[in-house]
Parts: sequence; structure tokens; C-alpha cells
Amino acid sequence: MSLAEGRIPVLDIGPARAGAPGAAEDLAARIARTCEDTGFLVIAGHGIDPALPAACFEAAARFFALPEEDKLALRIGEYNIGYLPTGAQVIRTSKVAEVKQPNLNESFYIIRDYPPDHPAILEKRPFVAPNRWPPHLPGFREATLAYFTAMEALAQRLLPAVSMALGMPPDHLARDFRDPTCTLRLIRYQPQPAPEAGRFGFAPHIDTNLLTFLAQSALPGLEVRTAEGDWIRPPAIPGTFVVNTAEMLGRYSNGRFTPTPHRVLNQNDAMRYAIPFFFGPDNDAVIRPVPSCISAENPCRFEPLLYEDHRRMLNLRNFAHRQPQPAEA
Ligand SMILES: O=C(O)CCC(=O)C(=O)O
Ligand SMILES: [Fe+2]
Repeated sequence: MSLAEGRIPVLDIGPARAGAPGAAEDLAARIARTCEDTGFLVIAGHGIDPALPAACFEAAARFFALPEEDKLALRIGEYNIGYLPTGAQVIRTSKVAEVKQPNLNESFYIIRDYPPDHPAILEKRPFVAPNRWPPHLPGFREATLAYFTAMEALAQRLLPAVSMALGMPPDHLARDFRDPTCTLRLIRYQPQPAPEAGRFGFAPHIDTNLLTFLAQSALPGLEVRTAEGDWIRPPAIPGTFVVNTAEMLGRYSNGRFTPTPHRVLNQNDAMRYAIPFFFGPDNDAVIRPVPSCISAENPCRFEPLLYEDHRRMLNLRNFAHRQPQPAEA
């Protein structure tokens, strides 16, 4: 285990946000460099009020401290919205580890919060349903949604730099992110002081969206696998966000920016909390490699993919309650 100096760079996005001359190009070049390597970066100068992630972490701690029956009353159903108890998620889609044991974490998923009379709810659009709010947790909804809104705006602000990192005009990706798929997942990892083979807080996996934003957790545990096979930790600088690339950026980039496997081992003697924000394309976006990443040497490697179809496939595979048989022990 080594610290990832250089391999997971710290990028100050302040100058690009302020529109300083050349800053957007410079940021795009740095993003491209790290996306070709670990696909993990740390961003500073992002403009997010530190009170927002702090309140979200606090909301997560209060939620997970509820009695198990209160949490189970909010258990996820057809879609990933609500509570997923420990033991319910097995990362069967992992390409880097033989994973049969469930993750040692419990989660609570929040999606875009639609009012009950919103057309998306009334029309029962796929992957859309009301959030499952805990009834007796004052301030929980406000704190998590304020964080959700701020993170969505941050993700949208980074999108032009990602388009440019792909070698495309700054507005190229915007057409697929008009109503982006956003999920805020609150996670509590139980302590795992003595590691056991094949047992993880979060088994090695790649994320399936476009970009994931992780406010720095108070405790270490996240590890990123380099191309050489070492597991390294992102720099833990308070107030920054760890950002990682996910499967759809791999597709847009025609394999140039492949997502990197990562895992969580909570070897601390206390619960570890994380609040990842997942940013993905519109449900009806068709993901295709961008022209700048296709050449005679690197012909198009991916068929067009409707994002909704991708989500449907994942939904069936990784979650025990949607398997035809119970998950294996
Ligand atoms: O807990 C963390 O730091 C990472 C969580 C993660 O990788 C995920 O939710 O996809
Ligand atoms: Fe992840």
C-alpha cells in the first residue's frame, strides 16, 4: 500500500470555474492524463460549501442509527431507492475478483426527488419512483437533497472539461445529460479489523455511470487498483472530492478512459461512512464512442447502448432480492 502521489492528482478546478484564460484547456489536459491512468482524481477549488457534505454525513449517521425495523420499512423495491441492508448486494459483475460474499455495508439510495404528481411518476417511467424518506428524522430530507442538488450542479460544471478531455467541443456531452441519472448513496461500513479472504466492505468493482463524486470520508478504506495491480489510496485532503470515472466514460472514449477497479476495506475500529454521488447520462441517451476517439488504429469498439438498457441489466445482476434464486452463501 502506497500513497498515490501523482497517480491520483489533486486538481484545482477554481481557475476553470472562474473562466481564467487557458484554464479549461489545462484542466481538460490534466483530466485526460489521469483518465488514461488510474481514472481517479481529487478536486479542490470546487466551490461546494463544506457544510453541505458535513450535513449529509451527519444525516447518514442518524439514518443508520435507526432501529433495523425502521430501516427495513424503507427497503428497496423494484429500483434502487431506499434501504439496502447488509448482505443484500453481491458484486457478481466484478471483473477483478471472484466475489461470492455479500458486501459488509448497508446503504440508503436517494434519487431525484419528484413530487407525487410529476409526469415521470404518473407515467411510471422506468427507474423513476418516489424516494423512501424516513418519517421521523427531522432535517434528513433537506440535508440529503441540498447535497444532491449541489453535487449535480458540480457534475454539470465539470462536463465541458470532460468533453474537452475526450477531444470534443466543450458542449458535446451536454446532449446526453439534459435530465441526468443521479443517485446519492449513503453507506455505512461495519468495522472489519481482521481481513478475511473474499470479504470486503465493498468488493472490487467499477462504477457503471459516468463520473462518481466522493466527499472525503472521515476514515480511510477506499483503495484503487493501478494497472500494475497495486492497491493505492487517494490523497485524503479534507474538503476535497475524490472523483472517479465509470463505465460510460469508457464507452464514450472508445476504451481510452477505462474505469478503474476499486474496493473498500474498513479496517478501522469504527463504522465508516461514505456518501457517493453517481452522475450518469439520461435514461434515453444512446451512448456511442465519440469520433475523436475512433481511428484506423482504434476502430469503434462499442455498439450504441441505450442507458436504460444498461441499467436494466445491472439491476438484475447485483442485487440478491432480484435474483431468481437466493444469493449463494
Ligand atoms: O466508500 C467509498 O469510499 C467508495 C464507495 C464506492 O466505491 C461506490 O459506492 O461505488
Ligand atoms: Fe465505486
